[in-house]
Amino acid sequence: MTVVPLRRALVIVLDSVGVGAAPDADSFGDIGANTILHIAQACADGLCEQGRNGLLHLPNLQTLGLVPCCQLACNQTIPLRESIVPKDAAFGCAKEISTGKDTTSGHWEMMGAPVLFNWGYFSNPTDSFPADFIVRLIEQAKLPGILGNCIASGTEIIERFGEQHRLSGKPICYTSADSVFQIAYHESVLSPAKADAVCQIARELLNEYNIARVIARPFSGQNANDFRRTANRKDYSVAPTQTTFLDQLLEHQGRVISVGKIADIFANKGISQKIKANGLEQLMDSTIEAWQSCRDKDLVFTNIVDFDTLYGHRRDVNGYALALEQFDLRLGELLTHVKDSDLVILTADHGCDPTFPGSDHTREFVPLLSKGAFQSGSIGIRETFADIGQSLAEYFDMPPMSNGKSFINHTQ
Ligand SMILES: O=P(O)(O)O[C@H]1O[C@H](CO)[C@@H](O)[C@H]1O
Ligand SMILES: [Mn+2]
Ligand SMILES: [Mn+2]
Repeated sequence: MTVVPLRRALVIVLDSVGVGAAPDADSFGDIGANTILHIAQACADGLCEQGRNGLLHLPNLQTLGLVPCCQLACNQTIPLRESIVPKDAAFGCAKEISTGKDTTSGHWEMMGAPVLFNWGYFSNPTDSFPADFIVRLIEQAKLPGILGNCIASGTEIIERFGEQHRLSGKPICYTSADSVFQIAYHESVLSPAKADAVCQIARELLNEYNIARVIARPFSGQNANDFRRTANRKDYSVAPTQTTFLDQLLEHQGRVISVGKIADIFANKGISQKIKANGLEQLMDSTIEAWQSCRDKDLVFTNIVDFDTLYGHRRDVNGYALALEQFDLRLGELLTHVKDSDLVILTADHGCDPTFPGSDHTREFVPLLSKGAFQSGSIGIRETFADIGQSLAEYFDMPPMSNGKSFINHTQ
């Protein structure tokens, strides 16, 4: 009697790990950006020595085809410590067709729902938010006022306004190049329930402005020198405007297990179970644990946010390099639990080159590194991240999605 293997898929989003400027990088001011290449070069040039040892060491990502993936995206060989050829992996890279280079667009697109409309943005550097919205927010959330009201980096703005915030009780509101309204507050000033209520009100009011996300950004600490953001960040995303692969999998009696901020990004739509975790190690612990208890037609969908939040936006090249190596080590452990009949896909949602000016994301190709599902070799340059959702649909033997082309069994 033949035993039919379980179909189980795992998608890990390495948040912001881009592999080279996309063909439309010019319209984002991102020509020349390349998150992974520039980190690897900085290590090779000895610029990343604090806490580490020369060339970047990513053996497990190399086994999955990281080097040829980067070659496809930027036509350069990234300098790494070892020379390892891919083994039983299908690798390529993908372009984004969504209008923005933000987290929401990237994740929705990979699950088959690219954002082809324009999000609303607050593009004035100061007095960024419409007066009418602020008046209504203050009134409805019963706030003493707000601080900030500008485009800022989240760690700098709490240094700048944190003490004033503690004295006045006014939350610090700021935005970025993304379609976001971010609310920073000290955990001793706003209780979790109050902060949640403020964010819900802001979320509701900002729907008419087409803002993708409201983000709660709590912090703790005694003074400007030691204010630190806590693990209690929460994203309030709008729900996807189209059916995603996640919805479809649930309709076909599958399950979607969200690890990290995935459930927030999809406003809980198409999610069966959510596992919250803080930091790369915990996120990988939870991913491995969830993966080991997978049933047939299960998708584990993980976002590793540290690369972006702690290192990309902070332009911390050394921290980024260390985090990539830390991830690679855990990837090695994870891969021991992957069978030939499984499908594992590693990708990213956008770039955030820590050597690039400013503190924003960068418009880049994303890696597509996959293992299992009976294939190996190059899957080339894909036209949209939605090829991931389409491939998952084929893998799970479900009706095709309306966007994207499957790369299952289509290596070149
Ligand atoms: O500077 P911080 O607060 O980390 O904010 C960053 O994180 C937001 C969401 O990823 C982006 O919009 C960017 O502004
Ligand atoms: Mn992101
Ligand atoms: Mn980001």
